[in-house]
Amino acid sequence: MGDSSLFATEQARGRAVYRVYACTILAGICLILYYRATHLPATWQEGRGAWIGLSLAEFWYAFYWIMTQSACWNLVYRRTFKDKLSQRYEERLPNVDIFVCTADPYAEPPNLVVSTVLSLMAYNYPPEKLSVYLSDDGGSILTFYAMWEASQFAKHWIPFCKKYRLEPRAPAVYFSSSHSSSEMSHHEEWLSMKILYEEMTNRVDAIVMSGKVPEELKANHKGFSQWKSEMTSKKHPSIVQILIDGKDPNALDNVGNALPTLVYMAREKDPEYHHNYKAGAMNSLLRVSSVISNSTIILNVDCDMYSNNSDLIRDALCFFLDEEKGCDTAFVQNPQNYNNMTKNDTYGNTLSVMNEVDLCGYDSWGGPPYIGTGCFHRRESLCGMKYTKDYKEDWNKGSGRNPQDDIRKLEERAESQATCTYELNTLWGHELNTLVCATSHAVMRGWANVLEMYFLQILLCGLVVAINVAIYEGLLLRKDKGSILGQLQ
Ligand SMILES: O=c1ccn([C@@H]2O[C@H](COP(=O)(O)OP(=O)(O)O[C@H]3O[C@H](CO)[C@@H](O)[C@H](O)[C@H]3O)[C@@H](O)[C@H]2O)c(=O)[nH]1
Ligand SMILES: [Mn+2]
Repeated sequence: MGDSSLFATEQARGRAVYRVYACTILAGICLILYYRATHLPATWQEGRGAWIGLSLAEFWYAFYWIMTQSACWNLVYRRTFKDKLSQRYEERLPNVDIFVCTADPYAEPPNLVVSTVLSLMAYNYPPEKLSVYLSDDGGSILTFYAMWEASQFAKHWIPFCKKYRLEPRAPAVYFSSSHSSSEMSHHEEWLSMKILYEEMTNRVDAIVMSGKVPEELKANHKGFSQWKSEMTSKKHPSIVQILIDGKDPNALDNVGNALPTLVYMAREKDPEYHHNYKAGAMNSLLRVSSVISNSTIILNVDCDMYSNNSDLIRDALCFFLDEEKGCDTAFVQNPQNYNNMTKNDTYGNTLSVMNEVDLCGYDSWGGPPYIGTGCFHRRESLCGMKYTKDYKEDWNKGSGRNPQDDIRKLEERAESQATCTYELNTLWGHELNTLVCATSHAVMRGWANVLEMYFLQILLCGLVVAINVAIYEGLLLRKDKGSILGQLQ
């Protein structure tokens, strides 16, 4: 990689040691399979079925093991050069849209969503180039209220984060892990920020508990009037509300800096039309954002994930904007980490193998798989654009809208993109944004759907049982009580 590159690829150390180790396992597997093949009991001998069963199981393991070696053979790590990015592109950094999805104000409490959204709004990135969209599949006025609170608190939180270079910038996580002492230079400021944050979360919690936004609060934003009494989470029209318009010269934080755009969206729901879970929400977000900001880069974050690195966008841009390799990059996937795990992680829930081995291993074969949350995409790659070697992205493309445009008209135009019939008889979900097929996800699904979604798993489980029948026979129907090998020989 030449000096001009915005990122470097480094191969993991200790590869030779791993390969020697893998070869010893391969030799072991070959010997076992050889032994199985050459010692097969004759047709009249007892235990032939069990022998074949065990051989099949071992063969299956060997196949699985060999396939998984592709992920371990050559791990690569990527290092980005953000200083070079700044030197070359600081003045013409591309616009970035961030999509956050939430589905249910009780399963995913609005305060959690607020903290996630604030961690994204506080990215170390020019605010006028950043737009955060929240998709609320619950269509809940409680979540909208929480977003309105977030838009107010952001005016204090963002400058505070930037001034003291806080990490992480999700207030819930920051305040639960950071403790101030009176020796701290900004102790007073820290304390008043904490109080401001706690007051907000208490208000949000109280209103979520009561299930109703008081009338006097509704006067704070025109958006509250969108909710009518007959609306439910499963049946309501589309709602798009721009809570902060980054193009508005008066949308400033409390030290006078611009704020990122913040948009609330609840796509139309009707039980007659399938909503396709998160994938459906992402498709609507793609269209709604194209009317409002139309940024070239899109980051998707689930509402229960916060960002722990305020430079993340710059890291991702080092891949997209790289002069030599940038045009080959359609998406940049970040790993996911989890809090609150059990001490010994008995069930492997931290996904450390996936994060530390698999993703880096697949990367050496041309790129990691798309795993959902924490992924940056080029908008073009989701909109059906076909890859060509000499494609040049227009990084400064935007929605082309005017700051003077009537906001309500703009919102209405965006709402028309989020109807539940929009995708019928179109290429959405096929040529456009194949996410619909790939990541349909379930939160509130009926039993019929469960069967439909798990059909493949059920089929595979059935096959595994069928393959293992010989083993069960060997184990359960043996006439003696000795060890299985003793009997077979
Ligand atoms: O009808 C729905 C259902 C879900 N969601 C949202 O989709 C996201 C993911 O749903 P969740 O149930 O939290 O999925 P997880 O199993 O926690 O996450 C896995 O599945 C996600 C969806 O494929 C990926 O983004 C993640 O990376 C992966 O860890 C959440 O933000 C939900 O709010 C919607 O917006 N609408
Ligand atoms: Mn989740």
